[in-house]
Amino acid sequence: MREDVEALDIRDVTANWVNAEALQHQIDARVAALADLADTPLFFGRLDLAPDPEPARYYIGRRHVHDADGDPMVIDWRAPVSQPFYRASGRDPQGVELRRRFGYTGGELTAYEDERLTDPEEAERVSALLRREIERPRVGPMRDIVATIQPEQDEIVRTGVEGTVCVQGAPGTGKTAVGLHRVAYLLYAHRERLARSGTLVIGPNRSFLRYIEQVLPALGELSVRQTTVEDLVTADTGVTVRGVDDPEAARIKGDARMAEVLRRAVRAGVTMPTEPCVVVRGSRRWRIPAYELEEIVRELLDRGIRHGAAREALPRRIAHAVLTRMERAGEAPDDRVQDAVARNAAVKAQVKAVWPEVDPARLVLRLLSDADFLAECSEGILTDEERKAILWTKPPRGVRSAAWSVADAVLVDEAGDLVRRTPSLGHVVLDEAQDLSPMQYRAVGRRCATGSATILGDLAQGTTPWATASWAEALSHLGKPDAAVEELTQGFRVPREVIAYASRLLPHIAPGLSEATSIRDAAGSLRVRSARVEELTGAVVDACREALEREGSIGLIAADARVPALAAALNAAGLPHLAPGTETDADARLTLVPATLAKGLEYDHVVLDEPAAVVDGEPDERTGLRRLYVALTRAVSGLTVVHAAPLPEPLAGGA
Ligand SMILES: Nc1ncnc2c1ncn2[C@@H]1O[C@H](COP(=O)(O)OP(=O)(O)OP(=O)(O)O)[C@@H](O)[C@H]1O
Repeated sequence: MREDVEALDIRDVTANWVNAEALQHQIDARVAALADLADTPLFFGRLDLAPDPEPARYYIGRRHVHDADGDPMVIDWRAPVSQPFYRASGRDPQGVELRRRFGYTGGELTAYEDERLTDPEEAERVSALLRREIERPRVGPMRDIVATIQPEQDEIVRTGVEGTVCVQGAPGTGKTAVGLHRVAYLLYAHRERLARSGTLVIGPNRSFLRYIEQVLPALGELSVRQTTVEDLVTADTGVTVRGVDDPEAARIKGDARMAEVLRRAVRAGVTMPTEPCVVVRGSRRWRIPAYELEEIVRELLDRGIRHGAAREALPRRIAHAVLTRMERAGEAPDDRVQDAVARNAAVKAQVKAVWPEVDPARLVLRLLSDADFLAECSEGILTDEERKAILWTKPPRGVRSAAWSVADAVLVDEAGDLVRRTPSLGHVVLDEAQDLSPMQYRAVGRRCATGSATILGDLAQGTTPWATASWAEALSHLGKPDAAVEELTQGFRVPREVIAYASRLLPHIAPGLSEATSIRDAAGSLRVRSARVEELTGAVVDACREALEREGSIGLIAADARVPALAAALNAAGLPHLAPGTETDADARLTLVPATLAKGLEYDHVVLDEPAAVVDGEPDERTGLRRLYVALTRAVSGLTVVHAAPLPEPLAGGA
């Protein structure tokens, strides 16, 4: 197939240079999409269908492959024909007689596994190939799971493009994997529509994005933008983030009430006309009295259209009032006259006076530095203390020199949307959604206002002061209150013993949530070691050295404040280590991970340094325990906890 595309001769079919460039671009993209991936075989499954009336056999793979005659040899996993590969079961065979899974080792076919779905003798069991896949040592970035998507995951992946789904899932239940595969599925099922409107994946930070960035390209999808909320709003507002808010200020700035404060601030610029508007045309003067102008302005305000759109409509409305007078005086003005009147200097001056342009960044700057203006806009919404908490103590001189925080950038983004509608994409995937503030949900919601979204998260892993308390609340801020909330509980990452240990924190951090199960056979290894304070760092280095004797990646997770000391100790011990987001490989397998960056990542073996320090690194205990829960649930095969301070209460004893 690739050779066919490469051999295309376009000289005869392109009319001109631009044409040829465009076509060549498409050809190059097609060749890139057809590239062979190292160690990735073309198919991973086979379906033998019962005669209906003829029997049929399909091979299922990552992409469609046809032979020289154009007849399909491998069916894309996303095609409707492939669905039974993921969904059929003994109870509901969906026409499938035999399902075969192929197992590969480094690109080489080494195993296969058959299920006879219509054979009543055959008992349902967990696939050994699935087991092998999830117990495989992890190195390098995240991989796709197309060969082993589970039925409950598949239902989410194949939800229609119109539907917004919210997935609550314990650590390692495959939320990220499901979100990425859903994008791939939607791009397949609605390629043209989504190519026009665009798709976006939002993750918590750049190291996480680097970890997941290979998944979609491996599925042949090269066009999906992946970003963070921070990068999204700074790119769209032009604001550079240089400052950090204290938690209280950030919480208030992220509160949904700020949307109303901003709405008032934008409106505050609109003033009622006090002077008539006098338009001179030829020998005649047309006078629109102030009260009539006021009616026009009020009508525009009441219609609730965006500030910018209303500002564009206002001159035409005034012109219309002038034209009505001309007609009454017996003239017959046409559209051109209306255009000319709308551009008349007197009309322009009126518009400038009553409906001034709003620069979103300047507006927010004023709001956060002018106490009177803030008081006026937040009257009855914020308390005096809240106002004090968000006002800049030293007002910046201008938009460029201001030390904008992330929360500020989100406010500027909201203000921007009040002035001009933010374009909506076709589909947005939001991962680790539990950490967003209401204002951040609104920012994401704007970007899928006419599209749909996949919202993924775990309430127990919420580690921001404004972390969401319920999905219903989050979805209402997103503007998708009717979205279905699904729960995934089957865990694919964390071994049984480790998840049981981490889950002791659940009653303290998210009482209503159910513990993840682990579908792995191996119980995993959990070790808890205590050391004297002066020996802690040495004991941690020893634990890393031991872990390095085993296969796979190693993550040393520690409170952010402990990272420099540990880095120095690892260097002194001659253990090379990476920062999170740098790709691990067979030679560089140890990553030193600050606890605040651990979310969403996974390592074969995790060494956790001083849990009490991880908890103390957060402003309050609940957040601290949640951070600890995240750190405890990163391990694929084993976890070693090393501590000098007493363990946090729920973990103490019995391990
Ligand atoms: N059906 C599956 N087959 C094989 N592996 C799977 C499957 N589902 C998930 N996994 C693997 O399990 C691990 C955890 O998945 P993922 O990171 O998507 O979980 P998560 O729910 O997002 O976790 P967290 O809450 O910690 O971010 C990944 O290595 C993923 O590839």
